[in-house]
Amino acid sequence: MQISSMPLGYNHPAMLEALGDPVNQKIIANRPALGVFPGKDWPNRLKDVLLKKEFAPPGLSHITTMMCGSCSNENAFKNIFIWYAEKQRQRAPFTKEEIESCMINQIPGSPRYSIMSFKGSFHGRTLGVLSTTHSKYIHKMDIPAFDWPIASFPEYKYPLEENVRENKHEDKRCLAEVEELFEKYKNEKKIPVAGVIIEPIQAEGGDNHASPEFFQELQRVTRKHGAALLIDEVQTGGGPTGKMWCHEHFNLDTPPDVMTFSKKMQMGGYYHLEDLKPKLSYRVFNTWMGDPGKVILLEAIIKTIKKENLLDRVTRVGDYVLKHLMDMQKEHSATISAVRGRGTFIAFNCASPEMRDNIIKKLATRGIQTGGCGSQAVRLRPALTFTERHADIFLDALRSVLRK
Ligand SMILES: Cc1ncc(COP(=O)(O)O)c(CNc2csc(C(=O)O)c2)c1O
Repeated sequence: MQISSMPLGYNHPAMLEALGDPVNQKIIANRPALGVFPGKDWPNRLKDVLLKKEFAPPGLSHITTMMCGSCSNENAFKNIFIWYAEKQRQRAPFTKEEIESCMINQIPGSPRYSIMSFKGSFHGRTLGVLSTTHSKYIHKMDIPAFDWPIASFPEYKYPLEENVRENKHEDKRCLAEVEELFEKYKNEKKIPVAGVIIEPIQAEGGDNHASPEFFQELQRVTRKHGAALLIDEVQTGGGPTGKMWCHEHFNLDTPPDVMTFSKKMQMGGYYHLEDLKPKLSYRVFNTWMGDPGKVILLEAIIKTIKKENLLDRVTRVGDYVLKHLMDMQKEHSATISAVRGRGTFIAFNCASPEMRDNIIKKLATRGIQTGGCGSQAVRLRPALTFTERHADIFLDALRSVLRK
């Protein structure tokens, strides 16, 4: 639903009621330049809504608000580069050479640092993050890119329970590649890796999952090499996997250094450790730096998630859909395979890209909106309010399409 950005469906009463409040109307009508004129209430709004303990990603107590997913990742990269440079500088002041060289995009002021990403990832289409996006060539063609390291994301065999050994081996293969790239970019290429960006489930790239163990070990390797771990929850965040944040399923040793969000949150931004906050102001800045009007909508969303127990519903309805899709997979094994998902963040593969496109088209003629991702996956991105009744409508339509 709207590329996974509609948490409560259309015209939810809680959202419309919030917009009807005259106090909120004035907030929406008078959008501030938050970086310089935040208004006295803004810190409390952040504390009461975005940093609320039961909602914020565990262990991340700082936040920088933005506008969309791309600009959140772009600016999170800047936090990471500034953090990394400050570590090298060991609190020394900027040198004259750094100041003069950065003005003409040269080292040492413009350092040759890099961000490691993964094949199949999607982190946005703006210039910096586009060097960490690797899902479709058409996103990248004709645009200059940084020579930054790109590791393999695990490619699992399904069903998972019948391929435990192979998939564990795949985790190890990919983690070994990450280690090699850290060394190569530091010692050979002289473009040290300052950060690693990864989606908890690669969405645009094909709903590619990796094990909690993979993410736990990735965090250890990243820390060992003195880099920051950025988990991109733009598409997985806000509840569709049954937890507010997908990485909560991974029981990481410690919180990620940075976690970006957007879509269902109605605004962009990133939570981060205090260490990742630049020491000087104005280093990560733009006119708006977020939008108090969107926090009004988000507040209504959070209240509704709590009041209607929507995370439990997502888990319950997601399990219901997965069970029925697994049954369908047995009956139509020549057509669909690799049924997978967390909560209602669900996907399955089709035998070919053409078949996938055909199934999406036929579902659409039955009033069912699904999406394609990767080369031959169909993905579901329903609102958090999705119930078994809605699921039955989808499942009946898919059964009739598969029987044709
Ligand atoms: C994991 C992840 N990270 C960052 C982004 C970029 O967010 P926006 O800039 O589009 O708000 C996205 C955006 N998702 C997206 C779906 S279709 C699409 C496109 O540009 O075609 C973009 C994302 O899924």
